[in-house]
Amino acid sequence: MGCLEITEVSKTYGEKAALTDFSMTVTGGEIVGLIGKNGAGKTTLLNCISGNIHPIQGTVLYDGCNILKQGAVRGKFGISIEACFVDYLNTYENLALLMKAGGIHDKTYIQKAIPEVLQLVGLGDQIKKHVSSFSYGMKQRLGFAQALLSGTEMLILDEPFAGLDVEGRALVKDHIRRLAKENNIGVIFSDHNLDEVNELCHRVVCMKEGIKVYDGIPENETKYEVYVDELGEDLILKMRKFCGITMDLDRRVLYFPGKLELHEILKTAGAYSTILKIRSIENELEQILLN
Ligand SMILES: Nc1ncnc2c1ncn2[C@@H]1O[C@H](COP(=O)(O)OP(=O)(O)OP(=O)(O)O)[C@@H](O)[C@H]1O
Repeated sequence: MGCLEITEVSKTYGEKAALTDFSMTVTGGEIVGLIGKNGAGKTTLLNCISGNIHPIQGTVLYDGCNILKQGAVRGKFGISIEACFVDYLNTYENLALLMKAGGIHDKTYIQKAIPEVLQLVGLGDQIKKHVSSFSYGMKQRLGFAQALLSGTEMLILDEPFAGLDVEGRALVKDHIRRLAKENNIGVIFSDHNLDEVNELCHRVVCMKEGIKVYDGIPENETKYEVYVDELGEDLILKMRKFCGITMDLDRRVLYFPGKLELHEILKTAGAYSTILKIRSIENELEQILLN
């Protein structure tokens, strides 16, 4: 099983630190979603993993091989980051060019693989069309097709769903799932759509200002936030008796998992404080991102 190991990777642009001491792993068959606000460093990280940019420190290893020093390793990666195509070439020519640039020269294989992959991404009838006539969503599909053509072990995708219609999203998601499950391909992709990430990923990594702030499996169960007017010592002591409750003392908020008895908590909290608001959170990812 292939394993991607990113260890203490840092990258700066001039004075700006885009990535700081970033470490994570992705193993074959695993789908990892990368989330974070605009400018958090997601694309920079994916570019470091792909070997497109050199980090100022740290290592990116795939099955123990340094991707910057042993370039052949990158041939196992399917990469779609700000996919660029030559406008005056048609779809087939663009993909063939990129395959050759990636070290695939077997003409028979190229002639067979391209129509197959275009069919998979719903562009089967666009093989002779010039990319200049493509919409943004079609270019995104083509970017995914290009990644599929070379990604035999690992897919590295920057916002693969951006600009895709409902059908396109479903199609790309299905492929990602199938490739991970059946072909044991590891997938790391960035996305701003938390529902999508929640639905598709085995693991989620959240970045903030170039630093990893979360790496785990978010719980899908409903959680509650209870806002109170005062979070005094008595209430804090009572709440600590309930397993799983956390508190934000400054904001005067109690957080607790839905599996706890809501009415019991409210009764206890209400005895010591006035409850101002109760909010249910169905998607923990949103909380991770906002906090
Ligand atoms: N080529 C560059 N030159 C200078 N600064 C850059 C360059 N590329 C990225 N940055 C800066 O590095 C930081 C991280 O950018 P990056 O594109 O990796 O973030 P991101 O999480 O992918 O953002 P988004 O969600 O908006 O795509 C940002 O502050 C950005 O302005």
